Amino acid sequence: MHQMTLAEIAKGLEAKQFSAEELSRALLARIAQLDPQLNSFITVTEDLAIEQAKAADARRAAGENSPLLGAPIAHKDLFCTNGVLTSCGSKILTGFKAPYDATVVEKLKAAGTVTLGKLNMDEFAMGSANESSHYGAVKNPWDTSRVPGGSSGGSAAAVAARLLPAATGTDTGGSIRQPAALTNLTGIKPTYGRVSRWGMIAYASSLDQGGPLARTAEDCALLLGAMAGFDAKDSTSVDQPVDDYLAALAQPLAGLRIGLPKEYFGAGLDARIGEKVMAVVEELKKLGATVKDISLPNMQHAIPAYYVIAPAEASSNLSRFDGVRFGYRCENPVNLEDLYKRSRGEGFGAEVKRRIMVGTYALSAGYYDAYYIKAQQIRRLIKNDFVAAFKDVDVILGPTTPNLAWKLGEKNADPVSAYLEDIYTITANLAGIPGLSMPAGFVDGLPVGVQLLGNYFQEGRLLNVAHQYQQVSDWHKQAPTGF
Ligand SMILES: NC(=O)C[C@H](N)C(=O)O
Repeated sequence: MHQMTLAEIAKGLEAKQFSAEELSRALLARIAQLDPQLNSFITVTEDLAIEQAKAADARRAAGENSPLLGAPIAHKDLFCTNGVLTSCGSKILTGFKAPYDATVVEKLKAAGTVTLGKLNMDEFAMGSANESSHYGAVKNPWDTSRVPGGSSGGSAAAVAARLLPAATGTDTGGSIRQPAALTNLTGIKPTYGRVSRWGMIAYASSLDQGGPLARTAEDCALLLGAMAGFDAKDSTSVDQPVDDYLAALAQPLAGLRIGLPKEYFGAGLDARIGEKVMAVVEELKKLGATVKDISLPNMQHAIPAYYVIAPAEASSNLSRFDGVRFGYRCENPVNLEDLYKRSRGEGFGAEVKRRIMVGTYALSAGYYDAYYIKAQQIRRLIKNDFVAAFKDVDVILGPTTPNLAWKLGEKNADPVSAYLEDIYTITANLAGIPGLSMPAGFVDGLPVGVQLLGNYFQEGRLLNVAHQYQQVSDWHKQAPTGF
């Protein structure tokens, strides 16, 4: 049962081959048996899952038949879930049970999904390896001595290991696409504003977007359709109808114009990854696509700009964690200042502190113009590059990551080397455009991801290209040995 995709589960439930309760119990047993090897869950919500599964079965028995009714999923642990621990991978949220559901959680609940639990992640989504979690590192099921990517590393590892068919994630600089690439999954970061951020614990508010990770583009389409939409509670949510992503999947690729940015295939890219990516391009040509070489000249400035803007926003967002209202509080504070200092000092991990300090510095008087304003100007240039490119092409294609999954601990001494892993993904967040990663094969037994970038609100087109590729390839069907 655990090999089934969401689309297959929907058919099985409809045909009464099994019930949602049976399926959830089977997956919960698998999580109990296998997750100790991966550490992908922070909380398993067994009772809630059984209760929701029974309710889904009752709705089906009463004649309801929507595709996600009874579908088991889990949420990255930064989506607030009513009455369930929401940790954001941090000690500072010790014991925090959100008093409400995030909009994404609420929408997926209403669609009838069953929540199996909350998934491990880099602390406050800061990382590309899922090693900064207070709850311990997550391991990659393709090689448990390696990282699964981050920050949605728990989501990626759990779905790749067939502990569940799909999960939610968030992407500020690549946190859906990069772990999807390193674990052989399909994941999509929607256009900024497409998915509500309400109830998502904020990291960098102008960049954060929620989205799905699954094993197929079809399953991503199913989930994204349920997650997306205008939300009056998020002032950056865009009031525009949600496309029918499932209907978009079937469109033939004849006439599709693909842009290959030269900057995505230059220095720093593992040549073996480049070859896999070009093999995908050849397949897409056979399906009728045409290819054009393009340039995104400002990409080289993306990492410095991102690592000013994201920490700047984080330093402001994270000021709310003060030991007073919720989460961790230091013992026996002598006065208010001591309470703040020690609660934050003891509650935040090293990477989070590093970014709060970088962000605070970049925003301080005298430095604001030199760093923050400059970074925002670069952001505009990056956006302009994409706007110009999309005049001539429908999608931009390249590798998702420059390297394969690395060994646990390998990049810990040098944070910048981990930041560089985001080189191909962060431009989409800075510009606000959608991006998708899908499986493109294996090098030395480790998954390779190919990234598709689209113009604003072109999620349907990205899912369409990925789905059509998945009809003529079977990389996405490969499962890691032992899972
Ligand atoms: N949150 C993300 O999208 C991941 C990115 N590597 C970061 O640390 O900011």
